[in-house]
Amino acid sequence: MADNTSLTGASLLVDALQANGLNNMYGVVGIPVTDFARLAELKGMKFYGFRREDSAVNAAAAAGFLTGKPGVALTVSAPGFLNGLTALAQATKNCFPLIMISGSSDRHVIDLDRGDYEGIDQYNVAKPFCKAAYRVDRAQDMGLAVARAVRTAVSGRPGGVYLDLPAATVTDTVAQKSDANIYKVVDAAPKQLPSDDAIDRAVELLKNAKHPVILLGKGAAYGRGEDEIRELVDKTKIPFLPMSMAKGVVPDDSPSSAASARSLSLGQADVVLLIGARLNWMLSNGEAPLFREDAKFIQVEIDATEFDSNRKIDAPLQGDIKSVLQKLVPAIEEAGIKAPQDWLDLIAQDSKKNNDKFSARISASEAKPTLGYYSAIEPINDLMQKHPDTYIVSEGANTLDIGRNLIGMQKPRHRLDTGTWGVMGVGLGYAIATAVETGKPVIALEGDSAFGFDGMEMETICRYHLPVTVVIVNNGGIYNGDVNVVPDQLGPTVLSHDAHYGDISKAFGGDSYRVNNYAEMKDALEKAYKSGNPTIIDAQIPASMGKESGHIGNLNPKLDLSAL
Ligand SMILES: Cc1ncc(Cc2csc(CCOP(=O)(O)OP(=O)(O)O)c2C)c(N)n1
Ligand SMILES: [Mg+2]
Repeated sequence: MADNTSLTGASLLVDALQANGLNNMYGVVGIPVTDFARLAELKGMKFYGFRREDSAVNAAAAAGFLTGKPGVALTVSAPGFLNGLTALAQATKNCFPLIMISGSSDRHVIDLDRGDYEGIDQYNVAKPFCKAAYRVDRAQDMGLAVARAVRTAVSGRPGGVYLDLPAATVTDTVAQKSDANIYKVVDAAPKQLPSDDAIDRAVELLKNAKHPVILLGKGAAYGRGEDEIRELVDKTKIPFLPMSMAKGVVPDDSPSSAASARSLSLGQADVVLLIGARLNWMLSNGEAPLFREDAKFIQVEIDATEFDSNRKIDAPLQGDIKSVLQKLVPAIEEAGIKAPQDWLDLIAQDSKKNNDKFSARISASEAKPTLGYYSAIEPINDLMQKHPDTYIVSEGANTLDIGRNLIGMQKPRHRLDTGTWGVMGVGLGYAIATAVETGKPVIALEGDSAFGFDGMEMETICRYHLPVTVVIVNNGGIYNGDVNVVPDQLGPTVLSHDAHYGDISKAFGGDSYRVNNYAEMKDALEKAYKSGNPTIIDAQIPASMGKESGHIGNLNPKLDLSAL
């Protein structure tokens, strides 16, 4: 490399990323970042080129969730930056750490609105949608810029950071490398421990609880609290419920799981221990009838402003999950706290009733000559029990909801899905990063509409020959494929039902299967898993299957269209 290149902003940016242990970059190149990406590869980084920026930034977000280090994404300016912005906002909402770097225009061109090629004020546009935005205008500031981006992304409540990289900075130089002051951030995410009083307050509440329950959020998975949480559950037998991306923090087949008795366990709980879970829309904002009006809440949360966001928190425990639990669990054990047996019996009874109903639904679906949601997805559950180190990514509505309940997870951070906002189009980007970061097989369980949001990334999966099996449950529509209100129009939710999505995989050298019943689905999944090849499995189900908005239809504003 020419000596002066090593003194450019571009080269110093790569040095600073590598100094902080960041070696993978997910992006879409073009003016003004193409040579920057080439330089990154020449200096030993791995660059993964995508077909669209939101998928690349989603991939970086997934990398952040899985590794605990910020994922790194790269986009071009203006339209590329804006395409990535949704994923940057989604990562911030999910509390996944990532750094999105976008090429941009020089300030003097933007500030005089002189009309640049792809020119917008990205630095200011990004601010409302991420944890912080920084702009680096001088090569000499590169060490500081990356240090701030790394620390901001992972400290406190993790999130997305935007790093604005003007074209001029890419080629700006320093006299010597030391001028850029490149260093590895010291203790980027410092431990935060709760006070002894806070611990005592929580223990006191649990001591007197008749119906305690533990609610695990994706923060418990990200915070790597599984050892402490498993010990807490094993020692106290307090029933737990995982939110979807917390599945596997404690194995779903644990006898203390109350997931099958969700309404009863939450609706009758008198003390709720929230670990890395926010009382937002996914938990009815903490309100009745999901929870008792008189329930008491203990909340383990790193961001103190989250407490009382929706209802009074009686015992706030501020700190990082692991540090809080390393103080809380021994104190609970010392107090000899155990869940009352009558409460456990009540939950076990309700779980058995619901599990029997669920099993009957699965068996009935498997026995049918055609495929349904249950018979299409149950083979994935079977495979997961045999190979628990496989990763699951999922999106859709009914496909997502049924899959969440049907697929048992044994390990933490092995399931990624649409997250807090329920965003479609995350699946393939998440699957790519999961395969890259872990080297393990990934099953992406997709609704047919969801797949359409980022289906072109199948080319990316094939190009890097990743062990990703995409199962598309095709009911020919958003939620279903046969509802339309005007006879001579297709209807807003209808998509192609007789579709051969598998041909998209074949187009790029991947494998494909089209299955119409349980046996064919089982067989295709086994073959795809064993092959390690990029694969699409088209799982055809009737267009009539699927409820509007899956399990969250209650959020739809209802109009009376019958009179029209
Ligand atoms: C970026 C974005 N745009 C639209 C939507 C709204 C939506 C929620 S779920 C969904 C797809 C449901 O159909 P699918 O076929 O995937 O699954 P199934 O129920 O089994 O038929 C859409 C379009 C969201 N959440 N995000
Ligand atoms: Mg569908």
